[in-house]
Amino acid sequence: MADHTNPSEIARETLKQLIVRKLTPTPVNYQACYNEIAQLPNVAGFPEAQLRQMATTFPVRSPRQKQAIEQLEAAIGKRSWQGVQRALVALATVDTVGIANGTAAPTESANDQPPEISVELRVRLARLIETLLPLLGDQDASLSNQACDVLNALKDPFADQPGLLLLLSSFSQRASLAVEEQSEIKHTLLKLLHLIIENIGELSLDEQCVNGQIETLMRAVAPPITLRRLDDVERRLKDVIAIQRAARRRSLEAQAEIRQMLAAFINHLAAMNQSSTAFQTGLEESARQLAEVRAIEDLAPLLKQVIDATHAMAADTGHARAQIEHLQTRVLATNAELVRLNDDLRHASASARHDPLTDALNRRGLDEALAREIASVRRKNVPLSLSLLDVDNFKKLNDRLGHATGDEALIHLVKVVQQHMRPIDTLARYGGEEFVILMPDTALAHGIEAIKRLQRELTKSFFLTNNEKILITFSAGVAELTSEESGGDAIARADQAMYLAKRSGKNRVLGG
Ligand SMILES: Nc1nc2c(ncn2[C@@H]2O[C@H](COP(=O)(O)OP(=O)(O)OP(=O)(O)O)[C@@H](O)[C@H]2O)c(=O)[nH]1
Repeated sequence: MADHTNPSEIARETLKQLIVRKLTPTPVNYQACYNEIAQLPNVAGFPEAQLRQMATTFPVRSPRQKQAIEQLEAAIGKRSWQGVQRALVALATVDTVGIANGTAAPTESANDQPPEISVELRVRLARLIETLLPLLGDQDASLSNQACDVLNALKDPFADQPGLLLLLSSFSQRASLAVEEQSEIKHTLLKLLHLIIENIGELSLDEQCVNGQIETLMRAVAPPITLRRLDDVERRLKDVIAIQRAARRRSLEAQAEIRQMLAAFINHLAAMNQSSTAFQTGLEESARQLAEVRAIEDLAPLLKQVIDATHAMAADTGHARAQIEHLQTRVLATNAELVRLNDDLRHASASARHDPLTDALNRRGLDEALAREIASVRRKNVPLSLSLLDVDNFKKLNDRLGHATGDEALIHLVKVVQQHMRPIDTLARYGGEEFVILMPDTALAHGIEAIKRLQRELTKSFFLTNNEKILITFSAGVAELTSEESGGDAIARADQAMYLAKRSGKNRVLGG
């Protein structure tokens, strides 16, 4: 039996027991065995090495994070579990707390106190969480419960601070997972939207009418998605659905009409067949009777029978011909009706909110967008500038290169403008070679600067046709909407400024 008071005896016995029990000779196992043999309380050792190793794995992205890691290392050095806990809380909340109240992360030297969360910061955090919560979805009940706990703690002036920090840290982790999930949901919804749009195209009865719209829809739902673009997608979808509905109704009506006509035609054919068979049988019978006639007076009734049958046959044929003529007239009328409906559909498609040539908004689209923007900027009390652009010397370009090339030049211009506009700006075709750009949250000087920048971009992006580089320029006027005027009035001022820009040499931008 080992002497439990002699440390070297205990150490030898400890090594023996490690071998007997087939334990790995780690410091922890050795310590546990040693304590058992020495009959000391089996207190787990402070895992200093492991904690130091862990401390090296934290990323250091800011001075505050560095401070928190130093605080952790100091606590490990002092073998203080409480200190380690505080340092970990500081590390987990360093971004929210440190940045929000501008205080440095707590250090061991700051009396081991966690950062003070001011009342104002608590109120702001509570408001932020209340605002964010609906965005995180309502499927995760435990996230909502956690949010309630955090909100209660934030609103409770006597809530214990380290506890609050722990709550905040675990809520922020969970919330970031919920945000990831929401973004995944958004991504999947977009994929579904793509699928639905593709399907509308596949099922389309009138490809010509709908396919153009489908292509633009597909482009509109390509990332990055903004609220503005989703709004645009919604409008376009509504147009496509309206056109689809009309096309389907028209096609069903036409099908019913044609089915009816076919049935009537088959009935007539059957009737004609029947009467001609009866006529033929009658004739054969008359021929047989004729062969048996012996006296001339017997011929008269036979002749009458043949003449009556012939008259009946002729009447039947005449009647059938009249009915077929009537059917033919109806077929032609239905056909004309279909052509008219088709034209109506094309017109409906063209008169939607987008210009079919350039895909910019058309006048109707502009009116709606302008009303929306004006309401929005007045609500937010921010400026709205709008610009009227007119392509320079476009007639010459048309005359020299042809109208089709002129069309291509307009498409090119729109592409360049759309590439360089901010996503919140709106482009509309105002007339032939005139365009309007709406620039929300933009004062006049910035609006003029933005349009000048567009001009420079356009001079860098040549329009290529038949290997010839064509430089397209425009003159523009810019006006900032005043609090009293309507959108139309502001466009008129921009138009006036554009006119002056033309008069003063073209390829210029003037404020109105
Ligand atoms: N290719 C093409 N031409 C168009 C379209 N719409 C309007 N135009 C032409 O644009 C030309 C505009 O001519 P003008 O109003 O004289 O203007 P401009 O030649 O650009 O002269 P300035 O405005 O003074 O620089 C006309 O010839 C129109 O026929 C269109 O959709 N496609």
